Amino acid sequence: MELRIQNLSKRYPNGTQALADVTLTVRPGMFGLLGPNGAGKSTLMRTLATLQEADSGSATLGNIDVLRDKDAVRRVLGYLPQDFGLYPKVSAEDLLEHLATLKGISQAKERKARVSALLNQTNLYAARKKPLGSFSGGMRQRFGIAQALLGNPQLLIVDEPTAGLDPEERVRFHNLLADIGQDVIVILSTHIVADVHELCSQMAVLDKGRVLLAGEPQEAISRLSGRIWRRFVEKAELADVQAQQRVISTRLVMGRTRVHVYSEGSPGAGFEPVEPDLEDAYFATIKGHVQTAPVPATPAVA
Ligand SMILES: Nc1ncnc2c1ncn2[C@@H]1O[C@H](COP(=O)(O)OP(=O)(O)OP(=O)(O)O)[C@@H](O)[C@H]1O
Repeated sequence: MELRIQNLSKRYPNGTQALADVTLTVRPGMFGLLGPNGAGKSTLMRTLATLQEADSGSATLGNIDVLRDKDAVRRVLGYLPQDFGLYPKVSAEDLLEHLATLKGISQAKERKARVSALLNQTNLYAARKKPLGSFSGGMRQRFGIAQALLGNPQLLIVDEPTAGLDPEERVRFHNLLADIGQDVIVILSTHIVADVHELCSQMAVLDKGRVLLAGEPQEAISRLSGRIWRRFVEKAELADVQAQQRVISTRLVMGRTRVHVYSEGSPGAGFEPVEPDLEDAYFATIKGHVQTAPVPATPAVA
């Protein structure tokens, strides 16, 4: 099953163009949707999750028309929204049981087995009787995945799930996502490049509603080979370097300012070549230093 998004556009009533002609093909596996705040990621996720309307364009999941046949989408969808609310006094087990009933798992025995399996999978079994209000950020997000997996989804959408998690919880959350079946399409929306680097075999970069890059992370990195240069600069020099070079990122490393520059040849004295990574690819794309046409849409087959 493939998710095909074609020419999807959305403008909010206040004039913000949140999605502008978005075309993407998403295959089973982990797909990273990267973009800065306001890029349109949540708008795209909410549209695919049938929670809001697009103005134009189309999206199909296998042979389901995502924009029109919302009930069919909901039967195969798991969704962890950005602002995932919980009932603080209810236990994890009770809420999952309740949600399982709503999902139509009406046999008590089957429901119990499913809930237990999910609590185990998300490492929450020991905490199953505790009120959700007492959960840490990481436990909440893992619970969010448990509820999203209840109906055995074919399409799992997780919107900025690792924001605010501590490093250990992030790793645990990543491992959980990485274990989800190979046949499921998992879309991970995030502004954290490392999330995509660690998990995703496919990705897209979205900015101001437009797809700037789509494909395999490794391809995006390889395209920059030989073109990323590094130099440590004094604070006083930074403005000059920024004026003269195509700076893609500046970062403090142990108190010194490290600059990464995009250049087809050596940018000059003091610069040394570095192996590009996904962060370079992301920032070079966002800053417009590399023009990489999005993967062309495959014509839809009727
Ligand atoms: N209901 C709304 N009405 C008007 N503008 C909106 C609405 N929702 C989002 N926007 C605007 O649309 C743009 C895209 O927002 P969206 O939330 O989809 O981006 P995002 O990439 O998810 O960003 P974030 O990481 O901040 O959630 C932003 O400029 C945002 O301010």
